[in-house]
Amino acid sequence: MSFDHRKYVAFKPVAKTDRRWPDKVIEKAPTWCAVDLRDGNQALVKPMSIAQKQRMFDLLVKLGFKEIEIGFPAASQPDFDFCRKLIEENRVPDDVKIQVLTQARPELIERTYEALKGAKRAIVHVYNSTSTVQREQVFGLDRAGIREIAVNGATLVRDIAARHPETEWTFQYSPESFTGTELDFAAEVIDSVTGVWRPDLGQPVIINLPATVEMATPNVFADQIEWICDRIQRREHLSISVHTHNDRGCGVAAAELAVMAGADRVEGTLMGNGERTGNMDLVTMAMNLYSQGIDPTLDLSGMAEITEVVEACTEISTHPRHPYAGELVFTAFSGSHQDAIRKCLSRRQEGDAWNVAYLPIDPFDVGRRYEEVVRINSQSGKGGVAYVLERDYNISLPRWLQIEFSKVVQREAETNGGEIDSLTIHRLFEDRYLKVPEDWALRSYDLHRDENGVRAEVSVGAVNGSIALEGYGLGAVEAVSDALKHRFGISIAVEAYDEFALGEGTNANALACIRLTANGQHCSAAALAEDTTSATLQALLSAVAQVAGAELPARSLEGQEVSA
Ligand SMILES: CC(=O)SCCNC(=O)CCNC(=O)[C@H](O)C(C)(C)COP(=O)(O)OP(=O)(O)OC[C@H]1O[C@@H](n2cnc3c(N)ncnc32)[C@H](O)[C@@H]1OP(=O)(O)O
Ligand SMILES: CC(C)C(=O)C(=O)O
Repeated sequence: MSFDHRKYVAFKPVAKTDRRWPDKVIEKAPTWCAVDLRDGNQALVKPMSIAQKQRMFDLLVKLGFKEIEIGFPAASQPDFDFCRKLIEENRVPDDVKIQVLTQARPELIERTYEALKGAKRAIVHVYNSTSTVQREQVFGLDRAGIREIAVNGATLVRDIAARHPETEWTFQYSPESFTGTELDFAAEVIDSVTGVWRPDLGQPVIINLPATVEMATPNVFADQIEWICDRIQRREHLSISVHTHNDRGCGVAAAELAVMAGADRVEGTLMGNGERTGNMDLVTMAMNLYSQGIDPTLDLSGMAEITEVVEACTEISTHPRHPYAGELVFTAFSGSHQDAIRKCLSRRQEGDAWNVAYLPIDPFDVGRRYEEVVRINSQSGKGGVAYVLERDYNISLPRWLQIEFSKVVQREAETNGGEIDSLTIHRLFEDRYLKVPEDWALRSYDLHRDENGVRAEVSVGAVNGSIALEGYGLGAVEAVSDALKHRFGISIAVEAYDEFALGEGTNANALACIRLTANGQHCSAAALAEDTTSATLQALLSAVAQVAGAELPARSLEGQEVSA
């Protein structure tokens, strides 16, 4: 059997009884370091060209990153050249530190410093793997041998830096594959490295703890971070960084819990590009903070530009459901979600704290339009359809008509099988409710009110062939219904009618919607007109036309007054 879980051994949790991190709350953004140009780049089918790297670097600077890992200059000529270009062309802003990675091997460290010559400030990031599997199977070394690689690397990093005091140096060490390393050994190596670098004497030092491979649930990673923070020497003099990967789909969660457990700094990439399933996604983590009212210290308001640049540089498209950035993440198709969104948005007042069901943040903040929030397909309901008509056409429907019209839209969606756009919804509404057969067009009306009610005189029909009708009732609708009964023998019972004044943006000032039975048959219609009475009377006539036919009935010819 090939699909056999017994092949795998469960990760042993950290034996810890003094766990404090679960009660912590993140209250400020960590220091961010973007590693798109190194870890992201080393995972691409086609590594970035210099032009793509420059574009990505410029974006990262624009977003507000102050620490940017720009490559592995000792590994490849393009990485070396890009580092030189940034320095020689003075393209690194004064408040930004470039970071470069190197293995703890003398020739690579030397080449790394060559690449950094003349930099105003830089982070030299040196790593070696400390995990049991790599010790035993890759390096064939015991703990002491692995510690020696780290100490020798750290010593060379320190010594070469001392020869270039014109640069402001920060040293960073990663016990690579930290998650697969025994904690006591990780602490021992870290202490040996900081013993060389002496952050307690003023040297800026970052200790980066990578989940090179995500091996357990995020709480286990948090335990590992808290354990290390509690045990290592010189903790208060150095910055603890984490660098999580997403093998189990929890890269962001692990980094968040790690910050709760004491990490000061987080490395990741925009949209989470990186080895295997990717690096920790900086956009998601920063936006998670933002959604909790915490300043992420990055400006992610131009999400469209971010996705465009990331896609152009990585040649990887953004998943439409990618948190905060995907094309569909602020869109609801399903009816009950649309209904709730519509109600919350309509109740929302300027200055209110964001509290909208189904929308964790205001899409507007990341450059998205409310137009995208509600889109209609066969899963949608009356609320969504009503929202589209209100939003795009200023048409508010009464509840009974929302229910009725949503069935019209649903039928169309089921027939066409996909999304129904706003124009189509409007066309369906026009076709179904607003159509006025020429014979039933209201040309004019006159209402005379006295103590008994209203006498209505209306002129109906084609411009050069209209007829005059007259009727009596308690109100205008009843009076015109009476006229239609009198002239055409149509008995009308109005079940519901609503009229609305329309806002700006339309030619009409009023919308009226009516549902009635004419000669026992149900019908409904709506009308737009300059005033509410015209709209109501036209809606009545249009509804009756649905039962009586587009032409005026034959009895109209009796005693007809024809206007020329
Ligand atoms: C988890 C991470 O993302 S770490 C970063 C990984 N990124 C990359 O590797 C991308 C860039 N790397 C490269 O282009 C190449 O690996 C180079 C140029 C750096 C080195 O190339 P090479 O020396 O030809 O080959 P390679 O990487 O296979 O070298 C492995 C050797 O270095 C040793 N080694 C690997 N990592 C380290 C390290 N961090 N410190 C010291 N030695 C190391 C290995 O034990 C092995 O030794 P061996 O030759 O005695 O068997
Ligand atoms: C070099 C280290 C930080 C790394 O990329 C990893 O372990 O994933």
